[in-house]
Amino acid sequence: MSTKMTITDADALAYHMEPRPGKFDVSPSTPMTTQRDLSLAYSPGVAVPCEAIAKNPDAAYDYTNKGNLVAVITNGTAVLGLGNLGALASKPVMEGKAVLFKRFADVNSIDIELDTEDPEAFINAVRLMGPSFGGINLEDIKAPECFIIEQRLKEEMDIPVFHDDQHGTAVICAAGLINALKISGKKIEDVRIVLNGAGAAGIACLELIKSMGAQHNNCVMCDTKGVIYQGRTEGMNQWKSAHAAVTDLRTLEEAMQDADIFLGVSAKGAVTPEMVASMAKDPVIFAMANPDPEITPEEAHAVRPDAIVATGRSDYPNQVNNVLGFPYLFRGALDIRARAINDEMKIACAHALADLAREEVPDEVAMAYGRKLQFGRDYIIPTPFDPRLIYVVPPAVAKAGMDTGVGRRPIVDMVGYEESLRARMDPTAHILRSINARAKARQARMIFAEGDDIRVLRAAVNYQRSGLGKALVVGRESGVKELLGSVGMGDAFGELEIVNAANTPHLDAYKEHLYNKLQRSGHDRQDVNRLASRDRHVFSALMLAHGHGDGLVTGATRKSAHVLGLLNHVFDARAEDGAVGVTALLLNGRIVLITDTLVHEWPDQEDLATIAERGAEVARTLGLEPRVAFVSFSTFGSPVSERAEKMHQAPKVLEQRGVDFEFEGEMTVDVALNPQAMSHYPFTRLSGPANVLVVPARHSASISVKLMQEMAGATVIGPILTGIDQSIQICSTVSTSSDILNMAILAACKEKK
Ligand SMILES: NC(=O)C1=CN([C@@H]2O[C@H](COP(=O)(O)OP(=O)(O)OC[C@H]3O[C@@H](n4cnc5c(N)ncnc54)[C@H](OP(=O)(O)O)[C@@H]3O)[C@@H](O)[C@H]2O)C=CC1
Ligand SMILES: CC(=O)C(=O)O
Ligand SMILES: [Mg+2]
Repeated sequence: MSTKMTITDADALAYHMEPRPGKFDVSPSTPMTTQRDLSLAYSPGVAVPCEAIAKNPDAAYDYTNKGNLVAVITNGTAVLGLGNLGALASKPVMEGKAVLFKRFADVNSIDIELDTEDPEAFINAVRLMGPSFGGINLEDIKAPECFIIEQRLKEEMDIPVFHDDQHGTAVICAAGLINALKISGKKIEDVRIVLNGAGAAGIACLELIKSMGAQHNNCVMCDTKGVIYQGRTEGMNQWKSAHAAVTDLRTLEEAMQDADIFLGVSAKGAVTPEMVASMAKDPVIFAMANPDPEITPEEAHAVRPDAIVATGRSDYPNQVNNVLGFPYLFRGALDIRARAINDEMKIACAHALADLAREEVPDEVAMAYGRKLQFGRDYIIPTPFDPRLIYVVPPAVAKAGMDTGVGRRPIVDMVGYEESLRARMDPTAHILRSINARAKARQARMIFAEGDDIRVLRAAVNYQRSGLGKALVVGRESGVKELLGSVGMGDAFGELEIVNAANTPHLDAYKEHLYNKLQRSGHDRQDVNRLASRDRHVFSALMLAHGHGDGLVTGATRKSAHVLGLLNHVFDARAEDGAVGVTALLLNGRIVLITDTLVHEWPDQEDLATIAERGAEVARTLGLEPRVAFVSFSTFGSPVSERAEKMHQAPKVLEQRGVDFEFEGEMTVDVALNPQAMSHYPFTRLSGPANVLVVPARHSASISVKLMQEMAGATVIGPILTGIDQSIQICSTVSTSSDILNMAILAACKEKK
């Protein structure tokens, strides 16, 4: 069972402030380095596509980013369930939606906050910016203005205009409802539905559900004034009137009696346990208000264990949230260059989501959520991180769009389209998630050796708050408290377990252990006592050796070679013990491992073969099928060089060992990584670009990694210490707190022998 994730206000603010304020950057997709690039991208070259588009507007989809660019536009009048916060204060939500577009469906997106509550001014602004975008996602605009705005923009624009809070929410709610009804064994035509919140989301949800078969006479809609009944005059508008019920019911409380379904798109706490208690058997409760639901699942289940409960939040089962819809609806719509997102596309999306939830869930997804995901009361809708969404939902949307004639460019090869969607998403994100999932499943007690460093403390706090396991911080209580307090994280102090020589009951055992290990290598009792009680690396290693933690992370404050030397007082993690360092470089959706980055200074050919084996193991741990290249400055013996000889010989050693992965060498890095360069050597045994590079020495490893990090901005994970039994990871002195957290996650992933 996983630990529930916690986030504090300080966590949320820090997330939005670091590494740079906000949540995304804009980066170019073409080279802009030479005079020629400048001439092509800008004057004079840019004139050519301009004229082409002037002649044929559809050419904008070929020569500009229009076809994959969606604007998230708001005026901030209904920001989540927080109310009218205004344009500026809504920006974090809109930036967030833009990031979700990119992360989940590779749709480029930009947020636009318009400072007006006048629908005409809003419509005009959006209409005028139409040429820039392939689609418009309207967000968090309050009802009833949102209905007028969307309707007019749909009429006046030739690209999809989609109010996410209306239709995104309705689609996901419908998908969840299809499955909830299957579980409760009820039919949509028969059920009594109460919907609370007669705004953007509420009106759209009820319309879609009625179009799916719900009976008008079985549906009661409520707002802040209670039931919307025929003849009511207060707080009404034409959209509410369309759903006014012929009924004597006047309050939500009355309406909830014997209702089968409650749909909440209103506000925090709008529903009481008593209301839930009065519902029919197997009630369905979708409390979708954000960030806080109408009633929490705990409260609902306390009075009705038979309830099927969903919320809009990611920290409870059954997240009915439009994040499952808008990325994929737009992906499908953009891919057929749609003029609109119509009802058929929305319904296709709802069915694709509902169907997916009834399929078997891949282990990696279940692991990421730390619980069994199997169609049932606690799993009626796919989870947002389900990697199948990207290739299941957009094809369904695109097909419905093509069938109804809204696409400018139909997809001819649907199988090829699905394959392109599978390949489209950044595999590195997937890899990071799966490591995370494995770590979460282990719930390892992680020893953070350097409690006097704020990066380490942040990583330790995040480790614990992310539900990965327990963080054990080695340090002085007063120092840790002061450091956390100095960065506004004082509340985290009580959450961490601080361990040191003064408060452990095991110090004597640690000293004895160390004395036995070191007595024949020039250390007397006094040396040993000092090392055990004063050196935090040694102390932490002793904790690990005694099973007082499951993994150890250190190295953020001292050079890794020095730290490794200290750890070797307790463990045997030297080159001759088989230890190897492997560093993962992540860049532009690609992952390449470089090794040995930590232990062997000048490996010989036998060592290199061992290093390759360790590199291949790490690749498999990360979910990659290893393709190992021994890299040098020569390729297959040319130019002949004494220095490259060991790289030439190492593959032969590996061949004799009979390993079960692809390897080749020696070769230059371009031949290893670039299929075109590799094609000049058709005899190569690599079936594709290498993903593990074995380098000749530690200096070349260090240079390669740091060059990639500094020049290209690659994400670096490692060096991952492997080849030893213990779960130890050594960070670097320039590690950020998220690097340290990644190392802790890697340490946590290691299986216990
Ligand atoms: N899970 C999800 O994916 C989504 C959830 N939502 C959530 O739905 C809620 C509404 O959003 P949206 O439709 O965009 O906002 P709107 O401002 O358009 O509509 C809000 C509606 O809720 C009603 N309302 C507010 N408070 C209460 C209450 N205590 N009891 C009864 N009715 C109430 C308002 O009543 P009145 O008309 O009388 O003012 C209004 O009809 C928000 O909490 C939002 O976070 C929205 C979109 C997606
Ligand atoms: C999820 C969403 O769009 C909302 O709560 O407004
Ligand atoms: Mg919204």
